[in-house]
Amino acid sequence: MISSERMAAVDENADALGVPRKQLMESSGNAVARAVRRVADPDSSVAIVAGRGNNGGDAFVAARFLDEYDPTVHLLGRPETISTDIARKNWEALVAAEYDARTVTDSKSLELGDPDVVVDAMLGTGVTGELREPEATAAEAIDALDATVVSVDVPSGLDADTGERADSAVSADHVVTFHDEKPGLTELDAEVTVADIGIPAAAELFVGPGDLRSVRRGVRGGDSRVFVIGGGPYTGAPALAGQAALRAGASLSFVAAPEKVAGQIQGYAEDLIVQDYAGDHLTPDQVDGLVQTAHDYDDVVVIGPGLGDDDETLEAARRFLDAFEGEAVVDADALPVVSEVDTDATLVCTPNRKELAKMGGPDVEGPLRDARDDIASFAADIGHVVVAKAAEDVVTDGERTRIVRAGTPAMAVGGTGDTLAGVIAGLLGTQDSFDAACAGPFVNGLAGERLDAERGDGLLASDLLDAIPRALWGDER
Ligand SMILES: NC(=O)C1=CN([C@@H]2O[C@H](COP(=O)(O)OP(=O)(O)OC[C@H]3O[C@@H](n4cnc5c(N)ncnc54)[C@H](O)[C@@H]3O)[C@@H](O)[C@H]2O)[C@@H](O)CC1
Ligand SMILES: [K+]
Repeated sequence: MISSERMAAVDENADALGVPRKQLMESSGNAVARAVRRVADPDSSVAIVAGRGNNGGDAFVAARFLDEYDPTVHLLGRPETISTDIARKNWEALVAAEYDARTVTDSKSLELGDPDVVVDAMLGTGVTGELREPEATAAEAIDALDATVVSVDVPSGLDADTGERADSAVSADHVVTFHDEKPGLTELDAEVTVADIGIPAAAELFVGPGDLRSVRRGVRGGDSRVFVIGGGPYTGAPALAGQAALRAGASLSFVAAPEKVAGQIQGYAEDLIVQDYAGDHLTPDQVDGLVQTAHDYDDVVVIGPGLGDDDETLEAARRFLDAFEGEAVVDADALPVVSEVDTDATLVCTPNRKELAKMGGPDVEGPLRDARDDIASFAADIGHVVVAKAAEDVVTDGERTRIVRAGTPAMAVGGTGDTLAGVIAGLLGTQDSFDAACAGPFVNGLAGERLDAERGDGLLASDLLDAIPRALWGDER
């Protein structure tokens, strides 16, 4: 089962892997033609009713695979208004190759005749709301025919995600949908075929540019605060995490740190709001206040960077996670306490190989991806998202597992894990935790790749900060 949002992401990932949309459209059209051939006798007449989006584009392709039926193609609207280049090119090919391709500019001029089979390719996943003209009248005309209706992807006017029908939605006999089942088709009274259109499995397994689509939308419309609980024996780590969160979209970034080092952390970055507490390391007596602050402001917490592993600090981390009910990224020394607590919080844990074993997860020697099933079982056991970090990262919530291939060997320097924790936290405020956990290492890794390409070796984690926005937004901004 796949949502239209995820489908669009996978489509973009496929393109990045070298399988462009136009190729997928060719496969889709071919699959539609096969479905038509299954229901049409050799002497049947076939009419194709196409809209101006890619749903129509699929049907233009189908026409070329249905030569034996001499199909009639009705485009609803003027060719100039076809909304994508690939659909338009496929329309132009029909015209140049002298198919019976007609344009319908006025709903009254639609003359379907008396076909045996109608291909409904007016609207697919791009539909919004009630059908407008000429689609509404065309849908009625299709329903009035005594023909077998084959719908492309979804019956026009049906919401692929919810199954909600527009008033004049087409009633299909057969639906050829692509790549995977759609939630909106499950209750439909029609025969549904899922066609494999050649999207590589890697487009789903590997996090790619498509995964950033919805993430960007969330960041653009969102507003979030990140609260880093870190520092003590180390000071750079919380500063990096806090700044990375800002670069990834957080509006405010707070760092709670022992007073002994708070000034030093502030000294690294004027953009952070540093709040100090007594002492030189985190102790259990600070926990109530920290939980209270995080809850009061609905903060996304990062706990771990630079905290050290003093017994008191680990006890404090344990108590914090016991009491905290929001969203948190858990990193570094705080990781081993996760499996010891029964928390109501939503956690994204970011262990490297060693930390993964130390927190009770699998002790992996080879590539993490080969152990992804074990890592997934561990995530399911603890009930949290795990981002296991190595040359290739494994991200899993126990049910879904993805691999992140972004990054460069130059990122094997101290601090890149702290920026990662910050990026995930920056995204968590506006995203589902699994989506943030997938996008975080991809963005952090792309930032490293960009710098690597620009300047070669000698990368520092602090250099990544500047490259994070470019990695997140690509050429969009
Ligand atoms: N990965 C994918 O997402 C794939 C998509 N494919 C095809 O692409 C389709 C989606 O294409 P598009 O995003 O271009 O969208 P559609 O082709 O579904 O429709 C978009 C067009 O419909 C118009 N429209 C929207 N709501 C309307 C309404 N209520 N009344 C009248 N017109 C309306 C829009 O202005 C736009 O021009 C899928 O359904 C499928 O057929 C396939 O080629 C395979 C891969
Ligand atoms: K359709």
